[in-house]
Amino acid sequence: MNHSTPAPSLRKITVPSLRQFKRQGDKISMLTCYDAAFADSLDRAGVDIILVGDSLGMVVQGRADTLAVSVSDMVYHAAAVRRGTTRPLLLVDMPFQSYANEQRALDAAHRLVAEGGAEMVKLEGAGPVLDAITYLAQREIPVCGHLGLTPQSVNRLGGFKVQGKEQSAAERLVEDAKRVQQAGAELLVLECVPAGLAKRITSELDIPTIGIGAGSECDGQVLVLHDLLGVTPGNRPRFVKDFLAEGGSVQGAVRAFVEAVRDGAFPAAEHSY
Ligand SMILES: Nc1nc(=O)c2c([nH]1)NC[C@@H]1CN(c3ccc(C(=O)N[C@@H](CCC(=O)O)C(=O)O)cc3)CN21
Ligand SMILES: CC(C)C(=O)C(=O)O
Ligand SMILES: [Mg+2]
Repeated sequence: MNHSTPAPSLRKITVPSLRQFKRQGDKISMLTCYDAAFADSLDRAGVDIILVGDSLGMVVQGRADTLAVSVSDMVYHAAAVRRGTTRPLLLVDMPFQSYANEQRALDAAHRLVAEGGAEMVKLEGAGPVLDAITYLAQREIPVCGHLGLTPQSVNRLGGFKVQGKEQSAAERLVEDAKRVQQAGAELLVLECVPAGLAKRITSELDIPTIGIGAGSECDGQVLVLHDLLGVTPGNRPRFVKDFLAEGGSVQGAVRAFVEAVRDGAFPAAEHSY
């Protein structure tokens, strides 16, 4: 334990308070988590939102992408996380094709909420996904959007690549972000987009943006837990920072991340595109 880092204050973020955090400029910290022990650790370190991400297909299951993750996989891990903690807001990813139409989306999201304990679910993309976002939001299931590099689109995108670099693609992303908010999302993850574009989207929305490889001007930041602890197999994307090195322990690393997000020290220019 690194005793030089004091415990960040433990605050509870509820869905209706999200826009208030944005208005007040209080930066939101989010980390992925897939089991009960780490959930308790993240809770005590002051993480605001826990994401049970479909990245578990890669870091837990050892696959090359997130496409084979099932709703049952997500329920299994969400329920484990749910037993480990009560304070952080629990956000759970909807896996690939589980929201291909409205009825499938409601069935899958219902399982994530009822069996997994999710308080909010995340869907990637816009276009036809906007109908699923609206359908869930109107049925008391809070929704988080996810734009930019959407890993479930990896085969169409041709790899895990930065998005919105061209002017026309940037304009499309701004419009999609507004549509996701209009459809009823209360939160939006922006992944691997240029910092200037993320800043513009953040300023044009009323809902908070959470960035990963999206610069320091988002309303919050998210990282994959394994990346923060330096145990990611293979290549390390540019936005990753190993907080274990400075934190000295798991608890210290997570605290260092929470503090760095709150005071704006993370991400630095070297972590941004
Ligand atoms: N461990 C882990 N961390 C993640 O952040 C993550 C996952 N897994 N799995 C699901 C997706 C996949 N993600 C990724 C994976 C690779 C890059 C990557 O290598 N990016 C290049 C950018 C290449 C370019 O310039 O376009 C980089 O060098 O940062 C980015 C996001 C983010 N998510
Ligand atoms: C990288 C984050 C945003 C995610 O969606 C995941 O971990 O699955
Ligand atoms: Mg995901």
